[in-house]
Amino acid sequence: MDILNRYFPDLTDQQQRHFAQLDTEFRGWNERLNLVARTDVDNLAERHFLHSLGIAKVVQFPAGSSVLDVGTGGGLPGLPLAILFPETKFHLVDSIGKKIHAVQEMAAALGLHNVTAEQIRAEQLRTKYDYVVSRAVARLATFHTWIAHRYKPQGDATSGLYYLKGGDLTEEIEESGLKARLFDLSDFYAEEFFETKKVVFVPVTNK
Ligand SMILES: C[S@@+](CC[C@H](N)C(=O)[O-])C[C@H]1O[C@@H](n2cnc3c(N)ncnc32)[C@H](O)[C@@H]1O
Repeated sequence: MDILNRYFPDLTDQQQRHFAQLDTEFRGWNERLNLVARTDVDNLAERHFLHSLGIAKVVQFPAGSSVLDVGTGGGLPGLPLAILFPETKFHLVDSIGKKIHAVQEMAAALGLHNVTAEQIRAEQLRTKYDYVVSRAVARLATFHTWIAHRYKPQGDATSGLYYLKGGDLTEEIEESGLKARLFDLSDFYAEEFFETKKVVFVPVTNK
């Protein structure tokens, strides 16, 4: 967990406890469900928790705001972000029920009162949110059609989609026709893993 403290030095005792608990819980569920590649589990804090928190290097979710995590799988990036922003409401969705069950159990074990998790396809959601986050779900063009109408009308300049992606995204962004801003995680994190990793920000107002 040292790596989390290094990049997020202001974590409270409770947040540090939550990350340690999440580490234990996640490993347990991963044995059963393969939530992330087995080979990655040794680097859970770096490749999954710190990666998820990359979004917090580019946006601060205000208290009382609401965030949708689409295709959350085993709760990434939603659970680490919910620990970091305890005053923000997170709704984590995935089409696969057993993953959502694991997320519900993990959130309950940690006592995260700002997390709800639901088995539902993104296309079927009707609620509105201030922000959408995601990692590794679908190409931007497809993904954006699922969530384009999921935003509350009163958003500000920071409202929109924060999508964790890797590699060369030029073609993918061009294909989507969206105005996107890219943030390099290597500007924040020194580890080699983050060399090609980015946060793609697509603002709500995208005309
Ligand atoms: C590669 S996994 C990524 C999981 C997690 N975000 C992570 O980074 O570890 C993609 C997830 O997206 C979910 N998914 C794909 N299409 C979806 C849709 N239309 N609605 C909801 N979930 C979807 C899948 O069930 C799967 O759990």
